[in-house]
Amino acid sequence: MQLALYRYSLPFRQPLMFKGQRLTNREGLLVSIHGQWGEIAPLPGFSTETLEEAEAESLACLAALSRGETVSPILPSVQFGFDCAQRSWPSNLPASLPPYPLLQGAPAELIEALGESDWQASPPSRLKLKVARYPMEQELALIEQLATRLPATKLILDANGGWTREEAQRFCERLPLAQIDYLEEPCTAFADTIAVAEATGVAIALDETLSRREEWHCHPQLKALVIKPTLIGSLSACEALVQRARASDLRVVISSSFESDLGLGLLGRLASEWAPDDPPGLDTGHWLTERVTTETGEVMTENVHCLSKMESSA
Ligand SMILES: O=C(O)CCC(=O)c1ccccc1C(=O)O
Ligand SMILES: [Mg+2]
Repeated sequence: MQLALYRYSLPFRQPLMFKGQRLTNREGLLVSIHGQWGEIAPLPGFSTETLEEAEAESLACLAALSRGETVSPILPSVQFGFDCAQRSWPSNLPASLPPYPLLQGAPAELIEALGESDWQASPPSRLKLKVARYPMEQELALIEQLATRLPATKLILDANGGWTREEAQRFCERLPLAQIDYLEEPCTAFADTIAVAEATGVAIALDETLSRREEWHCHPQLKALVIKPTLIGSLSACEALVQRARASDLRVVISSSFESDLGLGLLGRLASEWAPDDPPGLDTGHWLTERVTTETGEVMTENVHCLSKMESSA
């Protein structure tokens, strides 16, 4: 039985900013355990561990597996990778719903791109837009354009905790609320996010609050949990969130952290299992210009760098 760890580096179509860090390439690890794969790709700015730390823990876990031991990694990205590579996946999963499109970039450029897109002919049911990045007037103008040109599309907004309570309130007071599906993480503190919801009527979703494992409670305006398995870690912790969402009548949106095509495939399968009725937040693959798998899902080992390969006694 074979155990292996690979490293990849895939160029972004254009450099992307992650919490003030500019990245030109997405770097991560692929783990193979007896022919089944997992991906370990901490995201700078969002993960608390570095790729080097994840690599060291992954190598130690593989060595333990080769001695026939069971492993329980600590780092979230490593937990996700090892859990995927050791999971008994359901065999008859339906295909996941297509992800909703993700818009990222300067408002003026996005307004221009909107004119050239074929969205008016076939509008998506949902569309996500990053906010709290450019001047508020510009972002509100873009939202106004999207809302009038795509009246049948619900907008998902994501502020990544970028506003104070007052800023978020000023922004939300001017939103076309009937067309806003929900706003992810307006403020860093959960109490501020709830206060903004109550003051303005906006529906909200939690994302970083969940991966930081902060306390939260249900509220009539809390509508969805955005679950990023690479950041949350173990699949059982993700499943616990899915259960809590179901018990509280919250939607579940499985979301990526800019994983490779292999990781996005795994996340798509989890989405079809855990959130069969909600389009996932997995529209990040088009930012990468290269792949690690073929169209049929085989890993192209020539596109990745082998760090370790071992036989297991078990
Ligand atoms: O959730 C999605 O639709 C796509 C993924 C996404 O937006 C994202 C990707 C990497 C880091 C943070 C985020 C985010 O939701 O803020
Ligand atoms: Mg988010």
